[in-house]
Amino acid sequence: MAVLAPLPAQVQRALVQAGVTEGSRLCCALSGGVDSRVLLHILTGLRARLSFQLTAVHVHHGLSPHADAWAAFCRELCVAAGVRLTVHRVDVARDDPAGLEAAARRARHRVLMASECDWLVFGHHADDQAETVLFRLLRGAGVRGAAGMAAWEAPAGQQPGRLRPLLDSRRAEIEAYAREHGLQWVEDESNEDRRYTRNDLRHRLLPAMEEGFPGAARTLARAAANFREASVLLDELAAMDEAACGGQSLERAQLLRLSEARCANLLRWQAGRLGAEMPARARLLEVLRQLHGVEAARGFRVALGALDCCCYRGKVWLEPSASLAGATARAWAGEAEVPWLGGVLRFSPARGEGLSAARLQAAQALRLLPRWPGMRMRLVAGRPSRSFKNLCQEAGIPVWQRERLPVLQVDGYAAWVGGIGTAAEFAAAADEDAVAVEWLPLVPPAGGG
Ligand SMILES: Nc1ncnc2c1ncn2[C@@H]1O[C@H](COP(=O)(O)OP(=O)(O)OP(=O)(O)O)[C@@H](O)[C@H]1O
Repeated sequence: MAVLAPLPAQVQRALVQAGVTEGSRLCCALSGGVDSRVLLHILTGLRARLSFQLTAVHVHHGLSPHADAWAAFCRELCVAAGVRLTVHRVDVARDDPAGLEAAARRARHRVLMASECDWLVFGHHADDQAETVLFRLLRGAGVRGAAGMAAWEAPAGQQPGRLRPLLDSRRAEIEAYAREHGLQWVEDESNEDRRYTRNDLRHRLLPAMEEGFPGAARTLARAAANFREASVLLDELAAMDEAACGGQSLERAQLLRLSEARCANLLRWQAGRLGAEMPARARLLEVLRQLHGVEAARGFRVALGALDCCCYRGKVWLEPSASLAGATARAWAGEAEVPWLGGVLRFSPARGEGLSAARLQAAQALRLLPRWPGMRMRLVAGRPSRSFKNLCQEAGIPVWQRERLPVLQVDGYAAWVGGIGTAAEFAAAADEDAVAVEWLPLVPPAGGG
């Protein structure tokens, strides 16, 4: 077999190391810029050699006046290379509080991660890695943030794995390859726009650092690998500490036995698992202060970005921020899954436990909504019905959570309440067909890429 040039050889090594084998389905994330253009060229060349399947995906953000032309360019490239391309249009909120660039990236990652493949392959390179690390350090990142991007992340559940086979290559090497092979690519004019902080790092700060410290970008990328190793250890420690504290909902008494650093590490890890940004240090210190203080006896809630850290009756847990818009009423037409605030409601057929299937079939109107004024429910047949407030008190549900509980209303009556249970009148008998309802208050969003 012919000897490969350095860049394709490096890509091949990265694919093999990640576990790409014969028949693996690879999908190239193709922006049309020089990095992913070169990546597509190299992957097309390696396709026969490693016997993987290759497709491509382009995200059309609709932000640039050239967006249509970029999509058309990617189409042409893929037709010529014999690669099936999917183009997704996304709507990017122009008034997103995180900024336009971050909103576009989030929308892009969401659709990319839904691609049907085993591995999504990105064109990130060593200069991108150095920028990411520097950018995060300048924003006060800890070890996890400074770890930058991984060369590969294994597929998890339904989500494809992520591969970055150019992560050890410099931008200049990639551009040289493109010139050498006469490749065309598109230039994103926003890359030249200094208003975007990261571009300022790319165009001004990193080149200045390279002058004083030759090889600074590669060194930063190497530092990222060291941070990554340390962050793996922190994650392992957090998993052990979570198990010792009783699982996802933590026992405060156990948590207090940990050092403050381990406690903060555990909460950061839990926040990361829920897909949230790393909480600010000052907010975490506030949680630790209240955990040790008099507030803990009454119960407290501290905002940690998109999450709240809650403490109530000796338990400590993270949940979506109470500042999330409230849930609105909607009809339930028998869907197996219904989103509810930051989580999901799952309905599944059962027997003898849950809601009576016959009662639901006979109903005129089935709705999901938050509690309503004057709502009452009877949990045990033959006993008086209880007010919503009493039901919550008996179930130990803190005040701030009550407005967020989902209620299944059947012909105007509360038939089931999340965290509380099923009304006696609607409960299935022991040998009856039933519908079980499961409420997952937090469902981690699709990870970024
Ligand atoms: N519009 C797009 N459609 C498909 N893939 C894209 C698109 N934009 C970027 N990518 C993929 O992401 C890689 C990195 O792109 P870029 O450096 O512009 O993104 P970033 O926002 O800086 O990085 P990240 O996506 O990791 O936050 C590209 O090489 C390409 O593989």
